[in-house]
Amino acid sequence: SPASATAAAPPGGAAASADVVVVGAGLSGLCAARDLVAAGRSVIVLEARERPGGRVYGMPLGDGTTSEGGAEFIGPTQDRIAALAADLGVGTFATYNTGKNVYYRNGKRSLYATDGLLGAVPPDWGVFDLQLALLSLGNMAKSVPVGEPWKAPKAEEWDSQTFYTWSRSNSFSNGARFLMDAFVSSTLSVRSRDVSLLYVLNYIASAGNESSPGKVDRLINTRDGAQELRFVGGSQEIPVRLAAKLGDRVRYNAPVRSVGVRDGAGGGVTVEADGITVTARRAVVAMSPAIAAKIHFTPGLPASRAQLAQRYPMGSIAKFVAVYDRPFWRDEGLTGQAVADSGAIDATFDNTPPDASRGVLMGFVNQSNMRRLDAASPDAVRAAGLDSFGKLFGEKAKSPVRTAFQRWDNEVWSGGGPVGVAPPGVLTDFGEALRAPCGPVHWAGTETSGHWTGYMDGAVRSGERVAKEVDAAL
Ligand SMILES: Cc1cc2nc3c(=O)[nH]c(=O)nc-3n(C[C@H](O)[C@H](O)[C@H](O)COP(=O)(O)OP(=O)(O)OC[C@H]3O[C@@H](n4cnc5c(N)ncnc54)[C@H](O)[C@@H]3O)c2cc1C
Repeated sequence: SPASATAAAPPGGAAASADVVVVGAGLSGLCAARDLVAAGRSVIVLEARERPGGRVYGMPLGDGTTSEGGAEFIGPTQDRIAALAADLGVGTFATYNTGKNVYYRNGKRSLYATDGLLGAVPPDWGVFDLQLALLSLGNMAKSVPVGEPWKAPKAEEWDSQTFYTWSRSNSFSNGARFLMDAFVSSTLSVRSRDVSLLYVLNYIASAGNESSPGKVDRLINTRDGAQELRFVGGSQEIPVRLAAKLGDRVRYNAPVRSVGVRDGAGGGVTVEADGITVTARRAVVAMSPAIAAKIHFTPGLPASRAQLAQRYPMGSIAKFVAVYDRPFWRDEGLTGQAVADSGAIDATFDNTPPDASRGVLMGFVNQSNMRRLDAASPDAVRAAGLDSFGKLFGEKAKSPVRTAFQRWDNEVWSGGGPVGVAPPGVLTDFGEALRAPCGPVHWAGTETSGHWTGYMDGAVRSGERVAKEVDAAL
């Protein structure tokens, strides 16, 4: 990694000033900084961790290699992350998707092809029921203005119920209900009961670009969907290279503790981080609302923003990875993708590197599964992960060369993932505060994006949006 990626903040309370101080060197903060620098502004980025990327991270496998521990996939209409990767010379390759997927339900394992009409949806008894429900969701999502769900004609009604409530009154089979819960688990890593129907509809509406409206299929599919491609060398190559371009403008090990808004002549902000105080004309806070709430603001933020931050929890998520000599499931005609209704892991992917020099299986430990493992020892986590892989991919899966586990719910500077979600009542009463600047303080982060909120693409878009906003305000 570049020298700038490891340099600590100057010791002893150094002082610096810039036009703009960006808090957070995730994709959103780095993109904001890149565009502001390109616009001729001086910028300092303060990052709490010793590395860039935030929720994009190469998890060490213990053998000198890494596997995507956070964000991993990109797909069609995710144009801004695609453009950024291309700019930085980071290539893509297709997620392994040849063969059949595994479906594990009610103690029974079955295989299914994904090139039929249903795409990645497993054929359960409830499948027609499910298709009707998905069709309704798709139609409802069409009336949600992307990124402004509170303006949907039925916003009040849809934000007054959880996705659970809606899914139970709009389906009758256990199969359809399970698969709708699986949809929410695999996209948001929360349970259907945790999230507002309006939030889910906005998520569907946001899964597109300016010319292709969002749709459910694009969220869940591998082929033609958000899981279609991976990055050569791992997704962390993108923030690492972007941060290297910004050089020593990015200061690591510099958690921001307070942001003070100065009045009087010129105004501006004084931002105090461990080891450095930065004065600037504008600040960009580039992270999820829940994590931004750890920063002390003086004077206090407007209630709309302060209360939004109290109501926007992160999903509970981890990735469990097992490494094998070879991707043995491919020999058996399996994609490595699975959906399961029991065990610690409810969704899997083939995380093998492009040269297939070893086989890597990745399993998501989502929502309540993660919450239940909170106090589990590393041995217990490994046993639970391998038990899941064994059920889904057979005995061989129980004897990996090594395993690795990346939790996000206990990461101080993430608080969970993949994204902050809104329970009922939040988007309609507080949603506008997601992006509205508070004096010289501006907000970025994937949670603020219209298109592809929750994804790397949304993070990039939010950084680009906030850079324009700040540049115009300076
Ligand atoms: C397990 C997992 C799987 C995912 N899978 C995918 C996927 O396949 N595809 C996809 O597109 N997206 C995926 N995502 C989502 C994706 O990672 C995020 O949407 C995106 O990375 C968010 O970027 P961001 O800049 O908005 O926020 P972050 O990445 O959270 O960046 C915020 C930054 O601010 C820093 N910070 C926090 N507090 C402070 C402070 N007080 N002072 C200074 N710095 C601070 C943090 O350390 C961090 O670097 C996944 C996420 C997770 C966790």
